Amino acid sequence: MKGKVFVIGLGLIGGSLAMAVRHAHPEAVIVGIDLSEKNIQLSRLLGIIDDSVSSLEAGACDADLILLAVPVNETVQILAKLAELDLKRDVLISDAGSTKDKVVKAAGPLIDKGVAFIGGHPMAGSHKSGAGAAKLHLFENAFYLLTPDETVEEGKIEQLKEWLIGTRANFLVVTPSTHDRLTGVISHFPHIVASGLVKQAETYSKENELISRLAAGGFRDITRIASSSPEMWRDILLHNRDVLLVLMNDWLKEMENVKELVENEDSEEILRFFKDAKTFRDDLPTHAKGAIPAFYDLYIDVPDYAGVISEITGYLAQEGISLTNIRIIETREEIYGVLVISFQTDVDRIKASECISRHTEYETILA
Ligand SMILES: NC(=O)c1ccc[n+]([C@@H]2O[C@H](COP(=O)([O-])OP(=O)(O)OC[C@H]3O[C@@H](n4cnc5c(N)ncnc54)[C@H](O)[C@@H]3O)[C@@H](O)[C@H]2O)c1
Ligand SMILES: O=C(O)C(=O)C[C@]1(C(=O)O)C=C[C@@H](O)C=C1
Repeated sequence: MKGKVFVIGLGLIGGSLAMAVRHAHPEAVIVGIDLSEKNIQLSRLLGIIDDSVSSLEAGACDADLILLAVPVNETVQILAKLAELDLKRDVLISDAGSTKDKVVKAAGPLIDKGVAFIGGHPMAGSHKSGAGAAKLHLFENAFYLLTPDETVEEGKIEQLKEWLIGTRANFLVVTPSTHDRLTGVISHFPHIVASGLVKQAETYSKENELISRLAAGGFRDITRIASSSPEMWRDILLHNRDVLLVLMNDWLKEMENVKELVENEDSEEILRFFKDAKTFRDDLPTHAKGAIPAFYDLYIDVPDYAGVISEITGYLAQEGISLTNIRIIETREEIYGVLVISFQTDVDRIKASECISRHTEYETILA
């Protein structure tokens, strides 16, 4: 498609969306705005945008597509400002915010003016922020929830999907309130728990500094998302307050229940608690990227020597196998344990496993 795309917020999500739009529509002109000069500079350097503007008006008035990718409280304020501008008659506006009820309500004045606003939420992301973390393939196979107002014509929804086709995401239309309830359960509330676990560890680390050094494997896995942008999560909690308050009460009941089982040393019910959770978790679709991301992880049992990471990545590079992430699980203090390399596809993971087995004697596990 041709036209001018205006991206407001050139961070992880705005940058990734712009990359996907550029990939599918090379003739489109992409213009961006951000409060952070660093993110603007980085977006230019990485070719995410063609140009930047210093006011909403300069970017929005002749845009064909406007994408908002700022924290949700900012989204609300920017939508109000956009409603005061003289926009193109056929402009399409969407956002990428993690909440939808308040955002869609804030688009009311625009919708009343006849502007097509379609709430959007790509259900993939990262704990990293900023344009430097943006990736073309961030949303591949992920669900992309859309919450169009009933006044929006079907053709406009198709048009938005066409603009966003480069994300290679799976679009799904839901109502704003359904969206907020679903994401409350599988995204927003888990973030509160992750941060709560980190805060608990911080408290105990005052008692014994070994806590921080021992926080490996499981703790790091379950708390990765606690490293996400605090501003973004503050806004999400304020927006999805009602849903989250209910979930918090349910959680307290669940914890009370576990507490009682432990107090009573009820071995059978404790086992059932873990078995039920494992069954549901194991049955989650893992090979489609969703709110629970798909991991094509390869575990490699490596010896403890300084150049081991470059040795392994060197073999993979020789065979042109690209990886998406690499980390060490320190099973023993200050000793390398298991190297975990993530791949975009299962095919890459299998190729990598075969490659490592050809070059080394290290045990590899596809898990
Ligand atoms: N991070 C994720 O995993 C994820 C996933 C899906 C959706 N989202 C949603 O996407 C949106 C953006 O999140 P992100 O992860 O890209 O955050 P980010 O911090 O990487 O980027 C946000 C950008 O918006 C800019 N910004 C803030 N206020 C602005 C304003 N008034 N005008 C112009 N720029 C402004 C910031 O400077 C920053 O560069 C949020 O609404 C978030 O809820 C995030
Ligand atoms: O993978 C992560 O780091 C994320 O937190 C991504 C995640 C999520 O909770 O799943 C975070 C917020 C978004 O609105 C959508 C996706």
